[in-house]
Amino acid sequence: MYKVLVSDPISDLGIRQLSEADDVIVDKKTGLSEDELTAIIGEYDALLVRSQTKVTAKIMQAAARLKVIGRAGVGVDNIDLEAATQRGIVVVNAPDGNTIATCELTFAMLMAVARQIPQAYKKTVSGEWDRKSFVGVELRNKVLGVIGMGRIGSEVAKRAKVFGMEIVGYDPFLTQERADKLGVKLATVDEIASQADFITVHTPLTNETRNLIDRPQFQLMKKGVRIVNCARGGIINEQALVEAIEEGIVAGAGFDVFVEEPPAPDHPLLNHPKIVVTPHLGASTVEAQENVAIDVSEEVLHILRNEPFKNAVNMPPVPPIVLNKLQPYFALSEKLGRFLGQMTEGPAQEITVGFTGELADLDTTHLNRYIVKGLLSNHLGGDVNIVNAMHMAKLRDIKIVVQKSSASESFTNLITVTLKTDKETRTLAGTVLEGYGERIVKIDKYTVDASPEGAMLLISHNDKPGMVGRVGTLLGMNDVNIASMQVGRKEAGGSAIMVLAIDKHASAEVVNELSKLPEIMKVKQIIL
Ligand SMILES: NC(=O)c1ccc[n+]([C@@H]2O[C@H](COP(=O)([O-])OP(=O)(O)OC[C@H]3O[C@@H](n4cnc5c(N)ncnc54)[C@H](O)[C@@H]3O)[C@@H](O)[C@H]2O)c1
Ligand SMILES: O=C(O)CC[C@@H](O)C(=O)O
Repeated sequence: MYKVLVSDPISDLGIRQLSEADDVIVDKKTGLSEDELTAIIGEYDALLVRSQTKVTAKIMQAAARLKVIGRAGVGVDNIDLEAATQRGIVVVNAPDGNTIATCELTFAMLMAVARQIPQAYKKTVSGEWDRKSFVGVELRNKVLGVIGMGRIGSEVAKRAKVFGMEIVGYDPFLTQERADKLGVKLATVDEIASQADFITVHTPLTNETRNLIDRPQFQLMKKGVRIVNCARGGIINEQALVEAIEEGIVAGAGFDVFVEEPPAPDHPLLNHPKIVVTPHLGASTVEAQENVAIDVSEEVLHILRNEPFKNAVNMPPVPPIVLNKLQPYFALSEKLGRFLGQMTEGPAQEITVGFTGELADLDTTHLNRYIVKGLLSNHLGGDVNIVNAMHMAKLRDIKIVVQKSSASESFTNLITVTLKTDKETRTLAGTVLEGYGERIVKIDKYTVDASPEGAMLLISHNDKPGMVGRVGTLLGMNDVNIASMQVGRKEAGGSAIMVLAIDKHASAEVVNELSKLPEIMKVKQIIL
């Protein structure tokens, strides 16, 4: 018998497949603390959660029988994926089931904010008949900015069309072809900020999307803009939003998600007359909860019964022989992907991975997955892993080409990755040197020797005297310490690149100032 623990409120109807299975016993115990869950998890083969249960490494350490964690929903930010992977626990989610529910809540928010329905309701039920204070705006003929055009963002765009809205959208994976199909005008985040009457965000929370809408973006916005966040707390800077309302830039906002959940009772977003809030209800419809529970139950049953499954978000164990030879290159591969994805502009179209040396004789599937994972994780955060990386790439029409040659170059093993987007084609090569660790040895046509670690700056410039000094001085003045610096050039006086490892992230302002220095063409900050 398999024992399944359901530790969050999950639709009974949705998990019927599990509760009615002859080989499964289902226990429902919600609201457990970490210690309480740790004390009982050892009895169970599967754990089913929504977003309330935080499945920590401590809980997993006590989970001797646990084979699978099922997340009834999309985001797996409440599950320690690394710990699950290390213990060989498969994590499955249900990414499609709550798309429409969240899209519809987004529309409810847009309408509630446009017409101040909650505020008007409050006054009316308190006995006041105030019609003057609640003159709203229409959605028709307004510009809606959609940031994040995945499952939910695309559904929002479709519905906005029917409301007669014009849509400007941004998503690093949104190609012109798909944008045309959706009737969306492509724009950058800053262009959306300056053009939109309504803005809604539908991205995961990643390093890149944290504070995606912050003070500089609010300063670009039209007076009277309205903003909605039904994705993840922290994508829109909460404090900056309150200030933008006070400054008369933002006329209203609708928030379903918060940096801290639940937010403290005195949280500024909870006590503002122009902000409509809900307690993370995006996925809370009968239909969505049934859908996600059905999807995840099916997957959990497959895993328990050793049958094929499709929505794993972490990695199954790698056979030991393959692991030994490939493992030293896992981290390098992921970093190459992350680095290349951040240095290249435009939506990815084709990734060419080249292996030379001994690696060329091995099955490098896992390395390909790490490279693609690294590349996509810049935009998809924790939603992409080595189990689903190729699938995610395929969904985005990204072609992957693998080339192998055992002819040895200067290195025992070399991994070369080329990324083609609709704007440019860039190349990065790396290796692992015994005693020195991971190295980036080539960036485009330049030979370098850099350790891919932490925060880095990649500067394209003309090879003129004084460049190193200028960059060093500007960073020093801004309290950014340089840990190491590499210059690559083909010939004296031509184009060149600088690769700097810095001790802490440089702010957007510093990066901007650097890019304005004479003889500098482009500056990219890379976070690994
Ligand atoms: N409020 C809720 O209850 C609720 C319910 C479901 C989903 N969500 C959240 O909504 C978000 C979107 O869900 P989805 O199902 O549409 O996911 P999805 O993966 O289909 O779409 C996310 C999109 O964001 C894009 N993206 C990543 N980084 C970006 C960036 N810097 N700028 C612009 N776009 C970027 C990705 O390319 C992707 O297309 C997720 O974070 C999810 O957890 C919230
Ligand atoms: O379980 C919930 O209600 C939240 C779901 C949502 O945030 C998700 O990421 O799927």
